[in-house]
Amino acid sequence: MSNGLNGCGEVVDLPISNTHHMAVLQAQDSSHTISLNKLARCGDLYGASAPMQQLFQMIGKVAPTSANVLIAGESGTGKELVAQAIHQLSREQEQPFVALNCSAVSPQLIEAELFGHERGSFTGAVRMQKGCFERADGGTLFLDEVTEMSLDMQVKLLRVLETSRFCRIGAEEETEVKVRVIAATNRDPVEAMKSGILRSDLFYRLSVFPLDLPPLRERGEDIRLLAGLFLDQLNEEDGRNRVFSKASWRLLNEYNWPGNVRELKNVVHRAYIMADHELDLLPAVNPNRSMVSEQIGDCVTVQLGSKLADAEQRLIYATLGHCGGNKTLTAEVLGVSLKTLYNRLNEYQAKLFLGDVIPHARPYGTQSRNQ
Ligand SMILES: Nc1ncnc2c1ncn2[C@@H]1O[C@H](COP(=O)(O)OP(=O)(O)OP(=O)(O)O)[C@@H](O)[C@H]1O
Repeated sequence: MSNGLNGCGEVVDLPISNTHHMAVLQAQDSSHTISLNKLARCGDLYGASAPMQQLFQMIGKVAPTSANVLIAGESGTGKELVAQAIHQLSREQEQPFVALNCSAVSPQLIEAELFGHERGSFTGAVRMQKGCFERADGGTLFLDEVTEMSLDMQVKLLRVLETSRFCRIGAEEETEVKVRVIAATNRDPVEAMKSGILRSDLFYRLSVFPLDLPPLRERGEDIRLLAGLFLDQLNEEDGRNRVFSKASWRLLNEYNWPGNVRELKNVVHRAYIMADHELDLLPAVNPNRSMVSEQIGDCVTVQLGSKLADAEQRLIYATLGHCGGNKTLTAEVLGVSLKTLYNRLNEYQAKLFLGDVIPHARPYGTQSRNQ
């Protein structure tokens, strides 16, 4: 599957001892032995499942071109890693890779972030500042959450994509750059376009080469392989030999992973910190079980004494699972806007990073996933 460009999609040696890794995986459950020989790598992305192999091939094809790429996928599925892999495999790999999360910058500041400003162009502009386009000149600009940009800014972005020229705020002369733009969104881009959040001209300009990242729950054996990989990386750092408990091994494939690979990585890390030898993932997924209700069939019951925010999070995760991960449908069922749903999911992920309590959710209720 090599494409001659550092072999994206090739089966590679992990940055860990394979023998050690196999030992860890085999120790879990002899009926669930996974051969790491199947694990492929593309940049810093790992995967063995069919959709990931396909994705690696697509990355290998588009990387050496100058095409703009639009990456769509749920939060935590690895969109930034895909953008980095494309850059690393491009002819411009020695040039800068600059990333900007468009939802993290206020609408007032995003223009200055993108295009820079001249000295004295607004209060506080004490010196000239280059923007992301200039800093990425010759290389790649990764625009994460591009659909969160205002429609006015989308017009300005489109113009740069078409002319390669822009004006720093307060400048009289235009600046010319050669930048490849890779954009990403947590939303379904076609839905975003239909609902007027994403301008159609920008959509068509960006999606010369669209890439869809599958949610982790649709990647079958990748869940255990990635969990094993993350555990091995932690063991390697500490010189330890911790393993998953049998219940954890099962949970890996039963849980729905709404926060995708990011959540898996955090959960393994959290369980690793708590473990003496065997990792117990259940409390790591659900660190405060006493505050958490049971989910039975299609019902979510909430224990009296729960915080309203915890109950809301639980209902959102359960509905998301019930809707098969379809966020538009989930928002409809819950009677909230898609934006509100995304805001909540982003908040939960931020909490996850800060180590806050995550109410246990098995969004698929009684459904369990088979490999
Ligand atoms: N296939 C993979 N192999 C190894 N690590 C992965 C993989 N996919 C994601 N990760 C890890 O998961 C975390 C989230 O990845 P990343 O930031 O690329 O996701 P994202 O889709 O851009 O998220 P967001 O939409 O929230 O910005 C990172 O720590 C990344 O290293």
